[in-house]
Amino acid sequence: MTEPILRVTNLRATVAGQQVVEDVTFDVPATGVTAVLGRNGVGKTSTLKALLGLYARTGEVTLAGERIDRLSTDRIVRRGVGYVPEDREVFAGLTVAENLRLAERDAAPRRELVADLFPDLVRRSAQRAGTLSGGQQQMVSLARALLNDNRLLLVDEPTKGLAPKIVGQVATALAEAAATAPVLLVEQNLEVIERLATTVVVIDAGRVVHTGDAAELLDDPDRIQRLLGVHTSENAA
Ligand SMILES: Nc1ncnc2c1ncn2[C@@H]1O[C@H](COP(=O)(O)OP(=O)(O)OP(=O)(O)O)[C@@H](O)[C@H]1O
Repeated sequence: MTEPILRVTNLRATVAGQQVVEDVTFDVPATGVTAVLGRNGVGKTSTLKALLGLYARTGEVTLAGERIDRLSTDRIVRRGVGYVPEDREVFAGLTVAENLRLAERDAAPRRELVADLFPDLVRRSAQRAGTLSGGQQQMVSLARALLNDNRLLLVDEPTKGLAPKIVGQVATALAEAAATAPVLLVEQNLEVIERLATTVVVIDAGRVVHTGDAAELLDDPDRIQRLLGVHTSENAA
């Protein structure tokens, strides 16, 4: 088995004086999508931010075998960790083209790849990002990360608040993103997880309470109910 791209061991992080990541240990395989699941407020977003060094943290984190837990955020990003934050966070007053240009980190940004993946954004390059739909803004956010050659992509709740049809489009874009780099995806939508994820990590109260094969978890409604508090029949709509 190949070495995991990311290895997280006993990660703890404090946010506003509160311990929100208590003890998080998991691996992200070198290919595919690893989904982070859990009820609201259990520390999924904080885990991603702690990995990026945006929150004070302790524990051991290795990226392709090298320690990154003592590095500053800019160094972690320059080692090839892309981040697509929750709530999209586009520059609303700037055009699509300007949003993309500002995200170019590498000497040779992958403009052609991004143009191929997101033809709609090419058509809308002169449109102000704040006037795009939620789904289109999510595409801008993903496109910004994909312009650079990532060793790992961290993507936080990309389908949150989107209409079902748009969720499908975002999932397609994510599948294409996952073909370029392994993805660590925080996601609540079980259909998206079923479509994309190979591995799952379930967090509860700042701790990992389950890791394993995504299909295996999705085949076990009782366990989903116990871990996530959701009935799969309700999610199958
Ligand atoms: N800046 C902050 N100040 C105070 N508390 C915070 C801050 N950021 C997060 N928290 C708290 O830390 C806990 C974990 O939040 P986090 O956003 O990581 O959870 P989450 O699992 O991503 O939740 P959700 O699924 O609702 O986005 C929550 O109780 C939250 O209220």
